[in-house]
Amino acid sequence: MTNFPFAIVGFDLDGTLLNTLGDLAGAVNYTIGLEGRAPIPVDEVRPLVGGGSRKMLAKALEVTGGALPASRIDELFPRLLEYYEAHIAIETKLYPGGAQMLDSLASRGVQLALVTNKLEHLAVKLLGELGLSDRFYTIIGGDSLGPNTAKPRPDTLLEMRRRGVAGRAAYVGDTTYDTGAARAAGLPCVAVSFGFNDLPLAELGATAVIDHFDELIPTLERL
Ligand SMILES: O=C(O)COP(=O)(O)O
Ligand SMILES: [Mg+2]
Repeated sequence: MTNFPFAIVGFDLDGTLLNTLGDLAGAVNYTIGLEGRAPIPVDEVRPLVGGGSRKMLAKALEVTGGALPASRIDELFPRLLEYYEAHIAIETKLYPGGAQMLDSLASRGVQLALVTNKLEHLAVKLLGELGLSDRFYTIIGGDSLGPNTAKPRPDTLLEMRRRGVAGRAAYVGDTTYDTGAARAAGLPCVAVSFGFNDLPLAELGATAVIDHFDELIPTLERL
């Protein structure tokens, strides 16, 4: 056994472990194009991500000509999911240092979890395509536990703890959905500055902020 202070470390997916921006932008632009809307530059898709892909679609419509009624979003959303599923790992990759950091945590005996607002089947597919599935003892999505359980609700993080070993847990994320869920679940949250931060870093409410995955283990050791 090592003296590492956490038994479980959970990771958010979009904008934290993986840079999914290019493929999310591809899917959202395809979908709003069906409605005659002009594509959104990739960088401007960043602040739309975090609350799940339906929210991303609704916000994308808002900023390209106006909100649409929920009934129309209900029709468009399956098209987005279909397109994204078929183009899920074209540009998506781990942020720098990610693989090494996961190896280092695993070598310290830490259990790794993946807790995302993405739909579970999409998270499972994406991690599988990138060869990352086996690293996680559990993959929990925004829909895994039923309605109204996605972050910033604490439910998915509490479930992560239930499914894992006893001991301290920490969460790593990039948005207020993550810091809010961690706070509600009573866990420290390390925010990554390179993700899809929806507020300035100082306002995210994170326990600590890192600029590179090299900093994660030393940061966790200080918490
Ligand atoms: O799908 C989203 O909007 C967010 O997904 P995440 O929780 O992995 O950041
Ligand atoms: Mg995220």
